[in-house]
Amino acid sequence: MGSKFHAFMFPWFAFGHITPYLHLANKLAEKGHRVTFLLPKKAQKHLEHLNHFPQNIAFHPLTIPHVNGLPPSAETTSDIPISLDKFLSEAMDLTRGQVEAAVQTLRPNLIFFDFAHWVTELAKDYMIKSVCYIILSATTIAHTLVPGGELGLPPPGYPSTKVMYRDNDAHALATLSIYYKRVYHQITTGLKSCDIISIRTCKEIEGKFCDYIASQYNRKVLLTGPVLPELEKGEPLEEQWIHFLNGFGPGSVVFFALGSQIILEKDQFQELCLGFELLGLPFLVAVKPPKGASTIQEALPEGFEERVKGRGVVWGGWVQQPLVLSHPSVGCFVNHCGFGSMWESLMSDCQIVLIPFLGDQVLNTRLMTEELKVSVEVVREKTGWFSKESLSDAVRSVMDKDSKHGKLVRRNKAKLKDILVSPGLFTSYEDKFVEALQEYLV
Ligand SMILES: O=c1ccn([C@@H]2O[C@H](COP(=O)(O)OP(=O)(O)O[C@H]3O[C@H](CO)[C@@H](O)[C@H](O)[C@H]3O)[C@@H](O)[C@H]2O)c(=O)[nH]1
Repeated sequence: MGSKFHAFMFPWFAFGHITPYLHLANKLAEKGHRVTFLLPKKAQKHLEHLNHFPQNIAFHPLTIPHVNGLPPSAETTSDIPISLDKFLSEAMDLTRGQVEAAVQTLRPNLIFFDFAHWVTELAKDYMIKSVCYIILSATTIAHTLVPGGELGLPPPGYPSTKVMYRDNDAHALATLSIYYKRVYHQITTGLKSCDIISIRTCKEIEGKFCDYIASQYNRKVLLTGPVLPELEKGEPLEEQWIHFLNGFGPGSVVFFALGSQIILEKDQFQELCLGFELLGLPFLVAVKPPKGASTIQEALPEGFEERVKGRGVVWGGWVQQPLVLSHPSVGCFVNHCGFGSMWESLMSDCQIVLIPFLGDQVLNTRLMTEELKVSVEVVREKTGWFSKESLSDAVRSVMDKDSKHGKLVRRNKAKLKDILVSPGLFTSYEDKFVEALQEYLV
């Protein structure tokens, strides 16, 4: 089918999921296809600036039904602690009537989903195709969401001995256990019953994991590539950060961020600050205020601001991460290895230091550090605690010009980046993906 299609997109109510779906929507819209994007009402205003084709992408707001246990105004995971995600997930299931009404009225050709596994039944009823679009790493799906695996242990035939959980990951598995059963059911059901499986990755990074998923689910897996937004289409970096970063030499600043969900305990937050003080390099830390604090300032260690004045900033709000990473003064990116940040770190020229918190972040970290050998991981204790010394040692191991290990990961990372930025690689993934959808719709 060379003709244009109309796709619905219905991602999990988390910005880490909604945003990559919207990036894909932009790619489809750019090629002249139409997208109706279903999302919680309040989320729309945070996303409008990312909609580069409003003539082809229409937001369709959903009302989040009340569920006992879910705070009344919560609509996305950033409104709640991870322990309440299951209530939001129940609320998502209760939007089925609203989704069906929209399908009935607008009659799309395709519907993209990830967690709402019941979309496949609805799609069959209305004779439209369902696309299970996974925005987590293929590694995570292969390890954790293929029939036969169990919490923390991969299924038979899993293709890596390196990308695994270890003893010190009990903290991440404990968090995963809160929602594992529900997410396992949602994702495995969706993958088994959808018409098309697709994943936001490319074979240059995760080829063997994609092949494994295809063999376990017994069907073709379409890859979209990472579908990264074009930086020049967005707003420029905020003046305060340009000013701050311009004050330092090329590649000298360490940038630290933990994505949209992680909130540290206060003592761990203070240890983190002390780690940057100990490190002695310029830094920009962007994290949410820790638990129990409403601002960053009230949680900083005693006298910290004075001691690091002129050299470092701890910021409690959102920064434009991809733009910060592309500033020439930034030389190292310490992050949680959420899948979005993983791609952004690979596309940057920074050295990468990883400190994962959640289940998939641990596996992504092992992929980067053990399989691809392009990063280092901060050592944690059995309790999950990381010390100021382990943080500063990890950063030094890649920032120190004479470090042998630093040179090795720098070389590996540069080689991998060369492959990823080779002209046309990502656009050919996107083009082939869209062609495959069109063929499927004939
Ligand atoms: O101050 C900030 C913080 C984040 N970001 C952006 O927000 C996105 C964050 O995405 P990601 O790195 O994937 O982090 P999370 O949103 O925290 O990730 C959630 O979703 C991911 C899937 O995308 C999972 O891998 C993670 O485990 C889960 O926590 C990235 O594009 C960042 O550039 C900013 O621009 N500024």
